[in-house]
Amino acid sequence: MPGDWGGLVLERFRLKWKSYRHRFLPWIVLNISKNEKTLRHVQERCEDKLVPDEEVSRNLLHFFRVLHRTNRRVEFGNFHSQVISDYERRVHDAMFQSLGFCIDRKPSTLPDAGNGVFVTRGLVPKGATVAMYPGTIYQPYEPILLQSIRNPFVFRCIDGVLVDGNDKGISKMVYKSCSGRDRMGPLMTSDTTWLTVTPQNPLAVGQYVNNCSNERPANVCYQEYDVPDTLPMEFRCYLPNVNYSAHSQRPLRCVVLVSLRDITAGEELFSNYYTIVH
Ligand SMILES: C[S@@+](CC[C@H](N)C(=O)[O-])C[C@H]1O[C@@H](n2cnc3c(N)ncnc32)[C@H](O)[C@@H]1O
Repeated sequence: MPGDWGGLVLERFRLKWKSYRHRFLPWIVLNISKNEKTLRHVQERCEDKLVPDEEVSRNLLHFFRVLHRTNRRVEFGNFHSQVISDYERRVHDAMFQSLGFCIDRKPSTLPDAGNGVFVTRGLVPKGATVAMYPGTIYQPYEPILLQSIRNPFVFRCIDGVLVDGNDKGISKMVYKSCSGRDRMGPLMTSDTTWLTVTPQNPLAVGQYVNNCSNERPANVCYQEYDVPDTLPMEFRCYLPNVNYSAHSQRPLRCVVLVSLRDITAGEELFSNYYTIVH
């Protein structure tokens, strides 16, 4: 019957739309028809994780320890005479020493795509934590309307949590204010330096990773990661995320980018801006 047929089509459309886990809303609406082949498909929500959370925790903890030692050396040394590029070099050396690779922002190899993120030194092995997606964390029911207007950096997690990784304008003000609110006396519980050109945690540039295309397949994917209570307080200052709400009962959400294959120096990172959960 025509009525049943229409209902069936509508239901199929509704299910298909529900299964899209768009990472960047404006982008999906404009580009999905051009790039069907580049969608990431997973069978179930839990399959979206490429490496276990415990492994991400281990990698981050190891890296934060090395960063901390480097930062203490800089603090106790003659910091005032240090130029920024010298500090940057030390931080990148720490990254290379502990992870075996360095990443950095540079103009993308894609025409008209702005900046991208590149492996600048070493080799990223498959399954490594390559970058972090910084920004303010909004629960699905929290207001983000004003901050999201013309903002291409609002990332949507698979469970509807949003991360605003814009380092300018109102987004920047909100992040800094939430970070200041949550500090414990002299102890910072989140990092604000990703808002500058020299982040103290050089992994926190994941918001600049561009979308893959038919010619440039994805070599990294996003993975949601809730920070465990066991992360020592002294290392929280390297976390580039903060809750929008002061009363959030959930563990702090972070999003990391994990490599899908070995990636060599000189390559640009590309992710999937959308995932389909079947
Ligand atoms: C999350 S931002 C990524 C960082 C951005 N390239 C920048 O320099 O600000 C998303 C925006 O990057 C651009 N972009 C991402 N992938 C692209 C692609 N494959 N081709 C062209 N532009 C792209 C689009 O303007 C998109 O709205």
